[in-house]
Amino acid sequence: MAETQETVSKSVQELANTNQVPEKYIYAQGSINTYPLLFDVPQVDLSLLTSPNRQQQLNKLQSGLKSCGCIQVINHGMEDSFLDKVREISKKFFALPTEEKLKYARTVNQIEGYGNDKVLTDKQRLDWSDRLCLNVFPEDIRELRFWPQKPECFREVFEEYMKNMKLLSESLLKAMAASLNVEENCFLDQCGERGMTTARFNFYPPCPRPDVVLGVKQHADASAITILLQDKEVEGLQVLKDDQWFRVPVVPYGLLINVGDQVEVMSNGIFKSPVHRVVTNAERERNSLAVFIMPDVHVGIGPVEKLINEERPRGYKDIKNYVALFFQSYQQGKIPIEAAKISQEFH
Ligand SMILES: O=C(O)CCC(=O)C(=O)O
Ligand SMILES: [Fe+2]
Repeated sequence: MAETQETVSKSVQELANTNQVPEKYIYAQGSINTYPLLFDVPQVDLSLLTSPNRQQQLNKLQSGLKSCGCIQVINHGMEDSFLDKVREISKKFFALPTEEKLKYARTVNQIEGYGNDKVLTDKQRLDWSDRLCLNVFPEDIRELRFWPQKPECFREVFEEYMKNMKLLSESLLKAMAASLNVEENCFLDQCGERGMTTARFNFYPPCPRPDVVLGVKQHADASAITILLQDKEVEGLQVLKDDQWFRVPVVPYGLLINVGDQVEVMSNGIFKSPVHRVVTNAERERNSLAVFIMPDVHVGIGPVEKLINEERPRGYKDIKNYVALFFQSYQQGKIPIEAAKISQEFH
């Protein structure tokens, strides 16, 4: 895909220190509701998936993913102290001097590495966040020059976490299929042997104008699923349901699972990829770590045959390289998933 040449901005963290908000970060005119109602995201206890209570958990998972496209999972097998370590490497990385972080800076027109929004047009509104994006699986795509060497334990802790993410994503994709009574591997197989897993550390410095600036603009994820480790204390994530924004609660040692656009396609629209955004706050910084489970771009995806019937006709095309389609639509200001639908009337 041909890309417009971008310009590189300085870090939002540096901007936050000046207490100024440049025009290009002003998204709205005093209209962002930073504290709407809380959304009661269903909690699924993963340890019960191998117990006689399995069906009850699968039902919860199914209804959560149908109604709002997200669930919180608890008892996922990772210790609380380990998740604290993961949060710690993220905090410590962003707390390093700019000069040190810039050793891992992404290059122009690439996503991987340390940086923030690509600036492609003058009109673009920018997100109030800095990020570190790393490609993790398959292992041979790793670009270790982007993997921080400080804090010292960064790579070790991150690698361990990502191994867990791989296993967790496999069991989640299986549970999602099982909850719909279709062959357990039908989503997992569509991700392919060389499905790609990427991680994005998000850092949101305090922002002097939460009423007009967003941490991340509204979007749906291009992934199959996204596994999000939220900040333990600071809220900020909101989901759109029935045209209304809701706060996503913090579950300190839970993980938020989001349906991405590609599982929406695979499930023939039974599971919904939720539109979400992140708001800022004036007092506290916020950290999160999003892990995107992406199907292999060389393998096509499409709705599972068994989920197509008279009542629910095929709503989506078969697609190869959804991510390319996603960015193309996104840059044209369109809603990417619409490009995957067969008819615009399909819901
Ligand atoms: O920071 C968050 O809670 C969510 C971030 C997000 O939506 C993303 O990275 O895609
Ligand atoms: Fe997202």
